[in-house]
Amino acid sequence: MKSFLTLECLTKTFPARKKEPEYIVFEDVSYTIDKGEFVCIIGHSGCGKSTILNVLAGLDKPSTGYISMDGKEVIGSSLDRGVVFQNYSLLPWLTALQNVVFGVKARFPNKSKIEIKEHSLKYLKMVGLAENVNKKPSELSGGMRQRVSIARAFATHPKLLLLDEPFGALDALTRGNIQDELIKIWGETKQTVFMITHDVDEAILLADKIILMSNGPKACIAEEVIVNLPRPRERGKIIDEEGYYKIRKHLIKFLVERSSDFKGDKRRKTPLIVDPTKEK
Ligand SMILES: Nc1ncnc2c1ncn2[C@@H]1O[C@H](COP(=O)(O)OP(=O)(O)OP(=O)(O)O)[C@@H](O)[C@H]1O
Repeated sequence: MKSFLTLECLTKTFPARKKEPEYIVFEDVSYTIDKGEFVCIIGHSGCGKSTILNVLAGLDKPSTGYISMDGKEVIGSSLDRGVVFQNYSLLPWLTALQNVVFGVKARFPNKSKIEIKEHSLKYLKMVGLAENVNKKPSELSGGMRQRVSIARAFATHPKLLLLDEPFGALDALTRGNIQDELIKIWGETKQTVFMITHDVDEAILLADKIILMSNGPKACIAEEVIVNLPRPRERGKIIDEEGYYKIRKHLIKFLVERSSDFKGDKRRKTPLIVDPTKEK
């Protein structure tokens, strides 16, 4: 079976500036994602996670290499690929509902006004904002604004959803609640998700696979960690799973001890696939 999303030999180099030499962020990265998979990417600050995500979104171009989605080359941005950034990116003069409607209208130009409104409300309800749909972003809390961004992204049914640390700026309680909502909404829509996070617990809770990026420059995807824990997952219960701690330990050991090991001839062109739950 052909993969849904294919990254083939991707390299990204930022050109030299004044006294600084050119910077090769990542080099010769190949990876594939299947339809409906939830993939998280983890790696140290500056290793190139956002650069990869921007390339997948079509907001930036790879220097060399090729990306295809659903059999077509990814070039430029498209409504097939929805992006949620950490800083919400809502239109401040529109209400929560109007912000979602704006995206839905662009995506489904043939839907009637009423259909667009109902569709948008459905997603705002899913993220627990039924009571706040007529408020503008300035009247919403940070967590609520991020919920609107997530509702808008899911409501437009992109084939691929790209999340760049969407909960990074939120307090732990709000973050936990939105993670629960994200699990619920993803469980219903089964969209393909590629998400950056710094939080190993968040990655284990959400992902089918966690990709571990080595330190830059010339970073690579060193490992693909399979999260072989049953779904549906709940924050309070997942910590009772025996495998949870094996995965957690593996991720932390990678970040603390091994992430800089993949230089020169030790770099990996394709990642090693690891299932820590099977380790003794
Ligand atoms: N436009 C640019 N011009 C030059 N260098 C850049 C540019 N954008 C990013 N970089 C460099 O590329 C590297 C990777 O940046 P990127 O933002 O992708 O890292 P990251 O893994 O997402 O980091 P963080 O976890 O801190 O967000 C960094 O060294 C950064 O300085």
